[in-house]
Amino acid sequence: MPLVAAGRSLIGSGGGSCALFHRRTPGIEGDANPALRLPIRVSPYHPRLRGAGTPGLFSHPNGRTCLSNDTLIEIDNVTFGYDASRTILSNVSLKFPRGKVTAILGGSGCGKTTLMRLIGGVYAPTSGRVVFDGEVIDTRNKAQLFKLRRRLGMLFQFGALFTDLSVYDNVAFPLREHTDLPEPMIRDIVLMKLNAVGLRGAAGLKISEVSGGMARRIALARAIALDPELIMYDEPFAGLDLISMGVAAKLIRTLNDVTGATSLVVSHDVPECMAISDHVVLLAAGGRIVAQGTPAELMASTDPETRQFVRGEPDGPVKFHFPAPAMGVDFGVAS
Ligand SMILES: Nc1ncnc2c1ncn2[C@@H]1O[C@H](COP(=O)(O)OP(=O)(O)OP(=O)(O)O)[C@@H](O)[C@H]1O
Repeated sequence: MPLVAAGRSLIGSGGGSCALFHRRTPGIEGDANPALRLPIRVSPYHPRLRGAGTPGLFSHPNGRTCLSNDTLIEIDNVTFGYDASRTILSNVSLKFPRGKVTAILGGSGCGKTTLMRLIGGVYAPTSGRVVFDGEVIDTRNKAQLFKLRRRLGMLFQFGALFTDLSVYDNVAFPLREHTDLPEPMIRDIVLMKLNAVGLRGAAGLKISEVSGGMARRIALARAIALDPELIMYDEPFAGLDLISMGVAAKLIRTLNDVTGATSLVVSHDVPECMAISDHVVLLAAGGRIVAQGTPAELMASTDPETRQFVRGEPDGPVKFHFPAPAMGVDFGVAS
C-alpha cells in the first residue's frame, strides 16, 4: 500500500555538515565509465568518518554522546491500530542497524507500510515507543517531527512525482522547499543526484515522457536530494521489468554504501531483497516477527514458515486455502 502520496514533508533531510566526496559507484552502469565518478555528499554518520567498529562511546557530529552507535531505529514493544476495532501491529520490538540495508518482508497486509509510517511519525503507536537515533518520536511535538523528517528520505511505491513539473523540478523541489540555496547550487545538486541514478540526460523531460523504471529512479534522486540519513523504500521494485529492477536494487545498495545512510526496504521481492540487504526481517500478521537475520541465515533456515516465504512455496504453514467449511458440506456429499 503506498504511503501518503503527497507527503512532501517526508521527503528530504538536513545534512548541512556533510562532507563532499568524489567516488566511483561500481556496478550501476559499468565501472569503466568515468561519468560514474560521482560527487556525493556523505552523511556525517558514515563509518569512514566516525571510525567503523569503534567500541564504546560514540560522539555524534551534533555533540551528543551515545552508548551505542549500532542502532538507528528502535521499535520498542509497539502496538498500533488505525482504529480501536483492529490491531495491526501487536507488541512489536525490532532494531534497525545504522548504516545498513534492512529488508522488511512479509505477506500482504501484515503491517510493513504501517511500520514505516510509525517511523516517519505519521501515526503514533497506541502503546510502546519508536526511537530514532536515541530520541523517542513524539508525534505531538511538531518541531521534533519537522527535524526528524528533514533526516528522512522516502521512496513511495509509485514514485509520487509531481506530474506537472519536469524531471529537474521534481528533484529540485525538496531543495527549494527546505533550503535557501541559490539556484546555481540547486542546479549542481539536482544534476549530481540525477547523475547518481543515471538520468542526468533526462533532466529536461516531462514526467509524462518517462517510463515507470525511470520514474522510480527520478523519485530516488528526489528522495536523496537533501542527503537523508535514513531512506525508506516502499515497494521499490513493484511493476518494474527485470533490468529496471536490477538497476533499482543496485542503486539502493550503492547509494547506501556511498552515502553511509541507513536504508529500510519494504518489498515482496525476495530475491532482490536477499541480494542487496545486510539484514532481513520477516513479518507475519499482527507484525509477528517470524525470523530475522542475514539473508544467508534466512535462506538456510529450517523453520517451515521462513522456508515457505523465502522460497515462495504456495502451501505450508501459510495455507493456500482460505479457511472454509469441509468440501462435503459445500457440495452436499457425505465425507
Ligand atoms: N490508513 C489506513 N486506515 C485503515 N486501515 C489501514 C490504513 N492503511 C492500512 N490499513 C490496513 O492495515 C493493514 C496493514 O496495512 P499495511 O499497508 O501496513 O500492510 P503491508 O504489509 O504494507 O501490505 P502490502 O504488502 O499489501 O502493501 C491492512 O489490513 C490495511 O488494510
